[in-house]
Amino acid sequence: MFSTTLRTTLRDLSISSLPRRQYARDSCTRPAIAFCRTVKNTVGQYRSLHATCYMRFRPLPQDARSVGPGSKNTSSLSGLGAPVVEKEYSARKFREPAVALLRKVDSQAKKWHSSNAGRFREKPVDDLTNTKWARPTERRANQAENSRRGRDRPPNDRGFSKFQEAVPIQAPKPIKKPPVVAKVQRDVFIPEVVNVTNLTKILGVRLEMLVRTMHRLGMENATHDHLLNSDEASLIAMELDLNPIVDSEAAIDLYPRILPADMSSFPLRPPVVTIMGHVDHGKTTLLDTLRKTAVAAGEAGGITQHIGAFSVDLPSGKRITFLDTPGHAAFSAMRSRGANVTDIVVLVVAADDGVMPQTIEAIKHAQAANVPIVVAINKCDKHDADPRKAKEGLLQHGIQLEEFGGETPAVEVSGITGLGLPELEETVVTLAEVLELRADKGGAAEGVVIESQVEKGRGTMATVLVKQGTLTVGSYIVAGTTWCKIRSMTDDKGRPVKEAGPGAPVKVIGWKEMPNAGDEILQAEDEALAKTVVENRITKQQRETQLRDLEVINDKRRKDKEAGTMERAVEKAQRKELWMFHHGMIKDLPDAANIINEDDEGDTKKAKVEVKEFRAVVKGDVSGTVGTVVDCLNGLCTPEIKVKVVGSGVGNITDGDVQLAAACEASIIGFNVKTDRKIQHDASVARVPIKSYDVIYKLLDDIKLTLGEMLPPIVTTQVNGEATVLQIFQINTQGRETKAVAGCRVTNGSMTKIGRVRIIRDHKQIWEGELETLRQVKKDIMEAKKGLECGMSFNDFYDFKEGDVIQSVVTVTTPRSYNT
Ligand SMILES: Nc1nc2c(ncn2[C@@H]2O[C@H](COP(=O)(O)OP(=O)(O)OP(=O)(O)O)[C@@H](O)[C@H]2O)c(=O)[nH]1
Repeated sequence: MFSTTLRTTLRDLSISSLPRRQYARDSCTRPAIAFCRTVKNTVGQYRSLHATCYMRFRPLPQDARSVGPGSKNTSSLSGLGAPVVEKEYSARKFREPAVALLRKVDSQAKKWHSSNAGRFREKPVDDLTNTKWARPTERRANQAENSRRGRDRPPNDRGFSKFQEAVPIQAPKPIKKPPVVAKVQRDVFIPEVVNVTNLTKILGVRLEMLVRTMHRLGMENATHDHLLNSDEASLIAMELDLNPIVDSEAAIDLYPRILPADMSSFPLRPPVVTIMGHVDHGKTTLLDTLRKTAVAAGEAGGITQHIGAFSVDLPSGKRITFLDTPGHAAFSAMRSRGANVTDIVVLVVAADDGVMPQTIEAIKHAQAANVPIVVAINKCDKHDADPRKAKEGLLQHGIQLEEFGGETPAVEVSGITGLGLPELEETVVTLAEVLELRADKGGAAEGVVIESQVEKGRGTMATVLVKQGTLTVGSYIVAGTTWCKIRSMTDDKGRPVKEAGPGAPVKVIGWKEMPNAGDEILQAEDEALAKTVVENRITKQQRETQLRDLEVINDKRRKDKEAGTMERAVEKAQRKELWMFHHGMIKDLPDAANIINEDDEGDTKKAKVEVKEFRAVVKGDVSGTVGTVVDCLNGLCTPEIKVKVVGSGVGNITDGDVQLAAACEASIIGFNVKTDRKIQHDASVARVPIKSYDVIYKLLDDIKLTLGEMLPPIVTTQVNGEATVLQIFQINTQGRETKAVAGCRVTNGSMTKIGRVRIIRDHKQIWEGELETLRQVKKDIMEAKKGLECGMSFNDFYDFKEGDVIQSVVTVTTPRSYNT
């Protein structure tokens, strides 16, 4: 099936892993066409690669001879139909893209082979060795013979070989075209010069992928700081199926500096520490006690501000920055936004409680982020404290403590009494020294937004943790899609500061819009640059949103089209059945539903599963918590319930929030925010539930309860009693008519007059309804217990027989609880 040329080419290039097995000729026409198409596409790709390579690599006269006309490579590739230019370039640079291309052919061939192997009859292996490929002369002879017999094939313009034997030609089966879905290619703006790391950000791909692509294109130097010109960057973008647009203006953006591998010449910076652990194990108390030491060490009368991060100065002169957002949600929210700010995790484990589920969760988070852990065995002042048990529990979950020969330090502390806190701080500092956390104090400042909020009278402010460089009042910084000329800065003790170096948390005022927690902060040279960067980012975001919408629209159209085709097929089948019925060809008209095959029925049933939607407007005190609450709510979605956040923001609940929630039939979820009386009144008039929380676990538990209530209850039928019909009696009624009554004995449980009964015959239910009478001898009774003989008659049902089983049933409705 592969042309001899292709086979030769692959052999020349040492690619020998092509599927060698052949298929029976009569069943291979369609797969062969499909495969030819794949090869043709790949050759098309080769052509563009070739053209670009030709432009890119300058012809080298001394190498020209090595890939001259008629050489193995050029003749092989010209066999593929690729235009080989005779004055070629460096053999090495040419050969690598060619090898990569042919590898692609190889892998596609294998893929094609594996997906079709089961569908087509294979020739026995023995036959393969005997299969001969027709030489051109033989092929021409075959064609002549076929044409003489009047079964000539259409001329083969693809240049692929044929089998030696002539075979009867079958009418080609119509090839069903796959639905045409417009492929959306993303535009990317390429600057004149860009380094590898920044190109990953522009193209939105991971570094490994970019490096692989560069190697595939024969670009050997793919180090993170290697500079590429716009041509090279465009070539890479095209290889990644993107649409490169070289536009220096549109490509203007800010990027973090590329740090050298050897940082030893830079000064040490304070470590950034996050406290994690199980609920109630004392994280907040520990942070509060640490913060008090920070205040005590600061100026007299200093007030610790809640700014999301604070520094503790140790007597040794060292400093630690604690992130004041204890908990896994905040940690992973930061990470999911690409801000890996934490250097060390302090894992708090209560000595009286030991390792609990969220302790294990914290361990997993820290390990996933590759952040070292310091264990703080807390509440050691308590009489029932058992630090040893806690440590053994940690060992079971892969935390190798130093005292058991591992590498993780553990300190016994008490958040209440302050016991062991200096040791904990020293341990953190020692670990930081081992980690050699250094930063460059000079150059443009870089950092991350820890949280942001609007403060009355002061406007929008953000807590920023500086990572590199030094932030100064009056400088311009960009975060996400907003910028700021720093009007003023205050440290964690509320003192105004003029500059902040690496590891320092500061509150920055002067933002145009509120930045989001986790946004990267980069300093711009001037206002014009900051504005351009922000404008470019907004345009890029809008374009990406449009593309996403386009994809959704395309997808919907394709699905609608498929659904339309399906409906039309069913209609056609129904019309055909009707016609056959009218012409006496079939006796009964089948049920329309039967025309749909089983698979389709399954789909219909699946589609009928009603998905409920819980909508929410989230308001929080700081952007960090809003982000966390939104992430947590989104994580509650199940196949039956969708949680949709229709709006979110920082600040108290406003009239606008109530209106939005009313319009979307949503609930308002407030976290650490206030709701004034008027808003509460408006919300109750508009029937908008407002739920306020200050603990994330309570919020989640409560929302889970609400979601559980939205689920349809489980309805089950419970059998309370069983009786067997022993004899049928005919009794006279008042109107002198006779009526059949079942004489029964209760064999299980009890039969009640009120409620439903069903009659079972030969293990099948034949009737379900209500009892008309339940009597013992002549007395009406309400209940007949096990062993009792009684007479029963049923509402409008007389077709019972001796031996029938009568069951007394009740329907039990059990409310559902939320379960992921
Ligand atoms: N005896 C004693 N009690 C402590 C200690 N640390 C915390 N507690 C108590 O433990 C309870 C929970 O402490 P928190 O600091 O709120 O615990 P947490 O881990 O922050 O809890 P969440 O914020 O709900 O996750 C409080 O009643 C504290 O007073 C300690 O070292 N010794």
